[in-house]
Amino acid sequence: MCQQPAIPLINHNIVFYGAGSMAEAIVRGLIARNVVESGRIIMLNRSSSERLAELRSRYGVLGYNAPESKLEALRTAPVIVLAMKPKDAAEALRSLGPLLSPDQLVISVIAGLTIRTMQGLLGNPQPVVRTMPNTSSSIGLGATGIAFSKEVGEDSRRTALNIFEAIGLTAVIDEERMETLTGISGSGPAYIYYMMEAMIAAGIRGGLPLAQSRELTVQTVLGAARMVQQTGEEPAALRKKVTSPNGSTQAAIEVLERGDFFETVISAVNRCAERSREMGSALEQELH
Ligand SMILES: NC(=O)C1=CN([C@@H]2O[C@H](COP(=O)(O)OP(=O)(O)OC[C@H]3O[C@@H](n4cnc5c(N)ncnc54)[C@H](OP(=O)(O)O)[C@@H]3O)[C@@H](O)[C@H]2O)C=CC1
Ligand SMILES: O=C(O)[C@@H]1CCC=N1
Repeated sequence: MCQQPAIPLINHNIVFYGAGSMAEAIVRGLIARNVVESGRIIMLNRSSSERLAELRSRYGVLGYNAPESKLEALRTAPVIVLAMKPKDAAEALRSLGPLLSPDQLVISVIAGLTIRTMQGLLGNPQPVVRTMPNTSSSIGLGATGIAFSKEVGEDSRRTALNIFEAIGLTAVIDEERMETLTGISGSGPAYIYYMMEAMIAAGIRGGLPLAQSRELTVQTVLGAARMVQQTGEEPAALRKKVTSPNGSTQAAIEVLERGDFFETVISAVNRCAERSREMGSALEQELH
């Protein structure tokens, strides 16, 4: 794993095929860190002109949904990032395949979509990269799992790594581990937000003003993550330091234990991985 090395400037066009939350998070991160000039980023979607106008004005990127401009962008871009929902991916990949030349690199952020299915739907052994980023990429604190197809050459490998290293931590992994990684870091921000929602609500119910409850919760989550990162201590050891024998934290942890908190979180991660596999299987069916 590595975190934010020296930033190389990517000096070729990158097309984002799909212009939703995840595409925006990556683009925002890339632009904020000056990795790519905004004029080299082309965002395509299916139909929403308002969304493209918003992205153009927010980031100075190019955005098209007129069929001819989309085809031209897809035919010529050295790098295409697939960022539509899984349900829209099969149709998009089938029509994309015939447009591509063998040296164009296709990077997917789509949950569940395997390298084999991607290449099958494209109809050729295109160099493809399967990734699983998360939305924290938008502030340079993403965590992205990356797996390469065997057709990806050294330069393309470097290009893909440059993109994701610029917006956070990267982990190159065996493709078989991608679903587990999705359960931890791809979907993980949502679990932490859910915990924060509950903490904020508890503060309000206990009489704290919303703003204070929110601020205290945010600082607590931020501080806890930083403590693990900066001290190098294990979360369990740090938890012990907060938990006085028979004190208030112990009383709280006992309530979490009664709710089977630890195993519930593990079950949630496992179900997320399983759901990713289900979505991948549904896409694989499209090959037949
Ligand atoms: N959100 C997250 O936290 C994460 C998401 N992902 C993955 O990212 C992908 C996108 O998710 P997210 O950004 O949340 O989804 P959104 O719904 O926010 O965005 C989907 C985008 O895809 C576009 N689109 C749909 N069909 C086509 C098509 N045929 N051609 C071109 N564009 C198309 C939509 O355009 P229009 O609006 O015009 O229909 C829209 O811009 C998913 O596959 C998800 O698994 C991965 C990691 C984290
Ligand atoms: O919920 C989803 O399917 C996507 C994948 C990871 C995060 N969001």
